[in-house]
Amino acid sequence: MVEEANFCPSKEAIMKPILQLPPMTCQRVREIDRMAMDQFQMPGIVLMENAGRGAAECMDQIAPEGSVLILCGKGNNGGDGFAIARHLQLAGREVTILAMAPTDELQGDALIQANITKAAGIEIQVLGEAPAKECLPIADIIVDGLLGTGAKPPLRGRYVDVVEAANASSVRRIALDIPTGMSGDTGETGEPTFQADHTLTFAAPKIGFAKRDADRFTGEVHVISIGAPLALLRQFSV
Ligand SMILES: NC(=O)C1=CN([C@@H]2O[C@H](COP(=O)(O)OP(=O)(O)OC[C@H]3O[C@@H](n4cnc5c(N)ncnc54)[C@H](O)[C@@H]3O)[C@@H](O)[C@H]2O)[C@@H](O)CC1
Ligand SMILES: [K+]
Repeated sequence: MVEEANFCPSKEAIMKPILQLPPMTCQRVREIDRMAMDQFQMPGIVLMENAGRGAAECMDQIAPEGSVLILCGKGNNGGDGFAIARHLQLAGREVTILAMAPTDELQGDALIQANITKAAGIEIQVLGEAPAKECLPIADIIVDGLLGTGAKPPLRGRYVDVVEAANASSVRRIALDIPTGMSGDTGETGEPTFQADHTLTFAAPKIGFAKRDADRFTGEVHVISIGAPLALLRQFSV
């Protein structure tokens, strides 16, 4: 439940903002991103890099062992996934990426992150025609970087297939920002919804996480800073 959402518990390394934001709608969190870019001159790629690095550091605490499969959607939630892959590789983890779309179909910050990831020598496998349950790479941990605040459940297209395959696998599951298939605003879950053991949510908890039974899909919620300046956080803290 959202009352239990906390900044990722850390050994000493992770710096945490002194101000913790209250639960918010997806639109309000997107306003934080927008204001950081427009009023504080922070390029979106900087916010995404902060999100990705913070999430990788949190993963290093909550799931320190084992190989990691990162599922990356077409939008910026997938961009976070690419960034995390690179930081986990730096930390010596075995990482595999399965993307919903080829890199030339990506845009903006997600495209930049995909290109950096490739240049870093991490292969980006792309989902083919075969059913996902037949071709999901094997790993100890599956990370859901499929869809975040830009998505409107219920899921369409191959996202259904991939989430079903991920849920069928008996490994640890970690969602980025929002478990794919859940509405961050209402906590409602479509069929299927990614069933996470942990959700690493960016900037602030989403209000839907407090709704009845949402925690069956979010698991434990950890808030990850995107590095928005304190002056900006203060504007959103009431
Ligand atoms: N600078 C930023 O904007 C930041 C964004 N961040 C990440 O970006 C996410 C939001 O990214 P986007 O706005 O690109 O959106 P998403 O990545 O959540 O989703 C966009 C994609 O979802 C598809 N889609 C929407 N509803 C769908 C459905 N029901 N079934 C299947 N596909 C569907 C759209 O066609 C589009 O391709 C956040 O949740 C967060 O993870 C973070 O990196 C922090 C910084
Ligand atoms: K997600």
